[in-house]
Amino acid sequence: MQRLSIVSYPRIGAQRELKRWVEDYFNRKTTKDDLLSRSAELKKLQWAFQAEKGIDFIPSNDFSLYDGFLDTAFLLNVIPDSYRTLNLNELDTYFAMARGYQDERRDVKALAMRKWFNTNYHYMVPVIDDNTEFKLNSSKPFDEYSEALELGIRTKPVIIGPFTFLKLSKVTASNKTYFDCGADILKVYKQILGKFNAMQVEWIQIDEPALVTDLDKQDIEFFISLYQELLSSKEALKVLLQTYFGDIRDVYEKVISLRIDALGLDFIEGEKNLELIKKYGFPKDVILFAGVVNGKNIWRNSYEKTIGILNSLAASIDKERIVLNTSCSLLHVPYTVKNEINMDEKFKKHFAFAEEKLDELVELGELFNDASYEQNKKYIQNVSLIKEKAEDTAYIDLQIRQRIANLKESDFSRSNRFEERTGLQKERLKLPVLPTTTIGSFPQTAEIKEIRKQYKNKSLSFEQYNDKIKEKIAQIIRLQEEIGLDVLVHGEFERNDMVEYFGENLSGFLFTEKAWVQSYGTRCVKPPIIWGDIKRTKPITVEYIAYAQSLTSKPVKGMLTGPVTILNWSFPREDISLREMAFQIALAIKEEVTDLENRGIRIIQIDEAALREKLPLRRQDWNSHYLDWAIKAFRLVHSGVKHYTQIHTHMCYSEFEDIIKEIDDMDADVISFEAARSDLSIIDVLKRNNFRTEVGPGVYDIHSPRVPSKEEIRQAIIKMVGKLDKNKLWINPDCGLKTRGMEETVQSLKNMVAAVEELRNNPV
Ligand SMILES: CN1c2c(nc(N)[nH]c2=O)NC[C@@H]1CNc1ccc(C(=O)N[C@@H](CCC(=O)N[C@@H](CCC(=O)N[C@@H](CCC(=O)O)C(=O)O)C(=O)O)C(=O)O)cc1
Ligand SMILES: N[C@@H](CCS)C(=O)O
Ligand SMILES: [Zn+2]
Repeated sequence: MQRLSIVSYPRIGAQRELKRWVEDYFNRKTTKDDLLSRSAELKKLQWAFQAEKGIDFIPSNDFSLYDGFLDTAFLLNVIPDSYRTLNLNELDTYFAMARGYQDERRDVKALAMRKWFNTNYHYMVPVIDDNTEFKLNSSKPFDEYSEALELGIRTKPVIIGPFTFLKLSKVTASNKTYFDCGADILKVYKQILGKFNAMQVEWIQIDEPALVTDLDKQDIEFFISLYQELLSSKEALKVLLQTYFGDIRDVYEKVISLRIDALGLDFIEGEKNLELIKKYGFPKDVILFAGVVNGKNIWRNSYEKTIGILNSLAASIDKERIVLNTSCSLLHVPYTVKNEINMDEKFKKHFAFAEEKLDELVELGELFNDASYEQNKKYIQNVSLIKEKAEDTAYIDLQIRQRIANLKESDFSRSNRFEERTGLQKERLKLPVLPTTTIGSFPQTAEIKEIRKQYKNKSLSFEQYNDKIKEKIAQIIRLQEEIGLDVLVHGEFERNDMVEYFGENLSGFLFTEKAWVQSYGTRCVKPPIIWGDIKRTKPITVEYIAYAQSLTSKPVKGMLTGPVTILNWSFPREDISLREMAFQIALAIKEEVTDLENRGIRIIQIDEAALREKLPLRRQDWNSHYLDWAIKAFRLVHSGVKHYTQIHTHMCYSEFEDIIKEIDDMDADVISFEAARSDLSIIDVLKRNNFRTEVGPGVYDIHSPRVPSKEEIRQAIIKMVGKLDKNKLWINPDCGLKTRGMEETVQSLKNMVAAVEELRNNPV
């Protein structure tokens, strides 16, 4: 029988149980013991489920109360003194690193958060400083192995590898780069392997996704020296080196010469992996974990295609040395299609979430071993299902496709140059220097969620629901005026999530009820599914924003999500190009922009929070595979506005330096960036690159409940003013305020406005 594996399993719980338990712990509604014992039950349930399905290599230590990368930092004792000296218990120290910590005496910020490669998952960035002492600091991976063993399940513990850990951490230690940490970190990894060996663990999976990125000679040498050393002392424990999110073209030849027992390769996103095996061969004594079931998208696997790949692999590798695997962790897909009780079967049958992907692995294992698989009923049914979707013309909109085909260069440009527009906009808006604003959303309080829930379950009519949302808008406009902000927002109360909401209101999308995916910590999203061609059938936000503007003489920013972000945070189709989908969405959002402008909205923000996210991991693909159409899609949305309408955009959680010129080329008038958690390092990037667009680098972090003081914000602004033209600076938080409580939000914004007022009156 073909052996089956998965890289990692989702952990938030099919009903997001873990989210609620952890949040209850944050809110002191539950104890540490309760949290840990409930989590232990969830883990057991999931291991048992995978075992029942017939998975041979079941992962452990893929569970996390907040983030797996943070767990690794904790495991390796990479805990900065600022958290250690809080003298909290282990769990609270861990959560302090994730969320910051504040009490009457102490005030520590959270670690920075970054996008996990090209996904909408975010990891906490460990800091390696002068005081870091690498040592084994936690028993979590060993405990989890033992917990599963109690059920009679011998799992495959998963840990992030030393190369990826160091490459993704921030090294602030003086005169050190990540290369200098190799020897110290290796000692701990050797200990980990030794301990697993002593526990008679058969397999360990070491994740090294950083191998799929561009690596230079030094990186490669460093990686090889790490692994030669680590594997030199290896005993009976078998090592699976797992890669995902791409191919390992820079190191393949060297990797296959290492003393590994198995290599995990991604055959979904790793476009060159098959070619590499053909060209350089595959060692006879190594097992291939072939990532053939997509861990990122939710469409049913095409068995025809997959068996094709497996057969090509079997030409170079003995079948029994091929283990069928997912392409990456299943963290990036929801739990099960079964929970979509209201979705029509005609759609549902085309989807495979995590649970269904386990079934696909089982079926593929059977077919790969069946010499006459083409006559196998499972194969025939699958081929016909895939064909049915491919041939379904009901969701093709020829008019939209024609509009895209007819686009001209001039459709991507505003008629006035940036320099011509900016003065006219300033004259019209009459804003003070260092204008204050927010990014759009205000707290999604229990009350708001309750209103939406009642509307969903029909205890409120649309009119009643609409009145309540408008009441909230009126309250938030009054509140912003009281606080003294200069540019107001309507608060986004009508939105469950910025992308899901637009998905629900555009034709061509399907949305789900329970298809949650973890985005960071306890926060989850429900990505809509792009099923057919996309268009706007009715105005979406216009009434709410026009209503907000009618209540105040201050400008209200119209608030939209941009085409690249809607696309990147959805599950895309696989039958048309990303470019085509982005342009379809762009045309829809463009109509919304036009309507807002016609209703007198003077500033329109088009969020592109996820623009950097899907930038290809290989630099050579940046333009041809992505930027060439992504920047154009954004420009298409706003190219038709009058010169006096000010266009804003917003981006969060990413490194922007390498695409800063392309961001300027989006031709927005103003952009707000996430900046506070990364110590405003964006400012230097903007300065170095002579950034033209006006900017609002976030002056405080909104992902943590801590309230920034007026002085802290004043210092952040002073830092900004010292390096950038103050006439081009905006003052705002890092991102939307939807995750925050009302009280902390009001206090933080008051501090922000007070800091600006002080600087306006007493410039430094
Ligand atoms: C800016 N970010 C976003 C990303 N991706 C997106 N798609 N959207 C984003 O805004 N990626 C990067 C960041 C990530 N940031 C966040 C921030 C906050 C959240 C978050 O708070 N998520 C909520 C879910 C929000 C939501 O849809 N709420 C619904 C209610 C849903 C619900 O709880 N339903 C219940 C049933 C109803 C009930 O009984 O109460 C259920 O299904 O159990 C709403 O407001 O109506 C979260 O809970 O995690 C995410 C990403
Ligand atoms: N306008 C959105 C952007 C989030 S990235 C918000 O404020 O929530
Ligand atoms: Zn944001």
